[in-house]
Amino acid sequence: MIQLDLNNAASFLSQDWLTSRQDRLEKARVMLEEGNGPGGDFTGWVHLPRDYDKVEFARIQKAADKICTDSQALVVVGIGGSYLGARAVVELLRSPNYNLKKKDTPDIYFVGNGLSTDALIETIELVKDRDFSVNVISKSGTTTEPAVAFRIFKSLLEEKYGKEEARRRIYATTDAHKGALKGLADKEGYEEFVVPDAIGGRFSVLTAVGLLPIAVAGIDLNALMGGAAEAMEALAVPGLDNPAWQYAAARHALYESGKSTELLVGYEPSFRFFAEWWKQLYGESEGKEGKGLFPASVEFTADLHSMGQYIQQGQRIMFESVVSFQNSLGSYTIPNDPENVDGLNFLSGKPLSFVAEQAMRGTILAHMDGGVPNIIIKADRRDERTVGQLIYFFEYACGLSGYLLEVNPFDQPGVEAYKKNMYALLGKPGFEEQKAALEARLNG
Ligand SMILES: O=P(O)(O)OC[C@H]1O[C@](O)(CO)[C@@H](O)[C@@H]1O
Repeated sequence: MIQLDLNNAASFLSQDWLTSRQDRLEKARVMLEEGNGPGGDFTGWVHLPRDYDKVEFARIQKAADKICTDSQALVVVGIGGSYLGARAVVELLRSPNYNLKKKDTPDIYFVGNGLSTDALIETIELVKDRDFSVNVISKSGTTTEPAVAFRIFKSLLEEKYGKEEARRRIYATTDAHKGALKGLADKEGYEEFVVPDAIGGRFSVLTAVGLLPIAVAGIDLNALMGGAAEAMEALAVPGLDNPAWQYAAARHALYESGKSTELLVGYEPSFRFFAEWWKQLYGESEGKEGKGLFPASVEFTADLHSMGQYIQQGQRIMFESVVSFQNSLGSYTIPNDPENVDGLNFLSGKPLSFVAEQAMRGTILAHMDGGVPNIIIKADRRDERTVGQLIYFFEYACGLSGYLLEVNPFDQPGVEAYKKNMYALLGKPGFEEQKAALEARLNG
């Protein structure tokens, strides 16, 4: 299971940082367990690793098998929680270079997560002459970025295969009852998967939202869900030795002591999108009512040579949460050089992982000495089971954290502000007055 090492944060925490939060953590636990706290209607993820829809789960695997048989590429259309979880898991468990690798599963392209014309054209070029399928994912079914991208890739499929075959190559993951995508999927007869009512986008990676693309990448869904279920059972046990309680309490205590930024640190390039997923999870859950830690991320050791200076000596506003995989999947030994021109022979014969470990140990102490507390989150290895545990650990700790902060961790009202302005500026019917007002402001 996930373990927490707080030795390098302890000197920044008061004696009672955990005990003083025990009652609030217990209340938060009950609210998550019973779904009766703020946003309680969106706590369906809490028991998901046990209560997931087994029939749909089998259908996801079957759809993934079909895509693997008839497609060289899968285009995944989605944004935010309808995209980041799948990409995080595919990159962490397969590779950030997944599409470049020799493999017997399709390439996966993520689109509809922005509005870049050039990125869109590039993806069209990459897939148009190959057999491909589309998984369109949107809980609301109305988010502009994926809706526009879907329109484009749907017509590309229809031009290439004709309407009938295109239908068989489109998989829609959306709300069970409502929304524009649901209506379209029903009308066209796409295979449909459900984003459960009680699960918001950023908590949905272990539903069809994440699972279909993850399965297409050849990742073992049973092991992933099994890991999450282990974490669910372990973290449901109340107590001060619960790692999710400790993480939620430590970051809350550091926040109250004046830290405003949490840096999620990874040492694996494959961890980058997991950190992006984590940023949405914590940013949308906590950043409201003028409160919340700003979630940021760095990749070490690469970023020690870009952000390291600031972390060591810039504003003392941050702490680090380091995700450390205890075991590499492979090993590589540093070769001997008889001429030793680079003076590195003191490392000859040592595994590269030994160098990485010393870099991490040295960095933690240096940053701590520079006034940056370090929380170490220890995970076993980059496999399905451990990643399932990590996902659940961060989700559960996020729920606890939001309740410690006394916000509703399951809404995101602030995201609407830019959407309304965009709709108005685009001339969406019904926004005429706002458009005039915004244009007047923009034109000075
Ligand atoms: O799945 P949808 O409804 O397209 O939403 C995508 C993302 O957009 C947001 O609603 C914010 O705009 C996120 O919370 C969500 O993950």
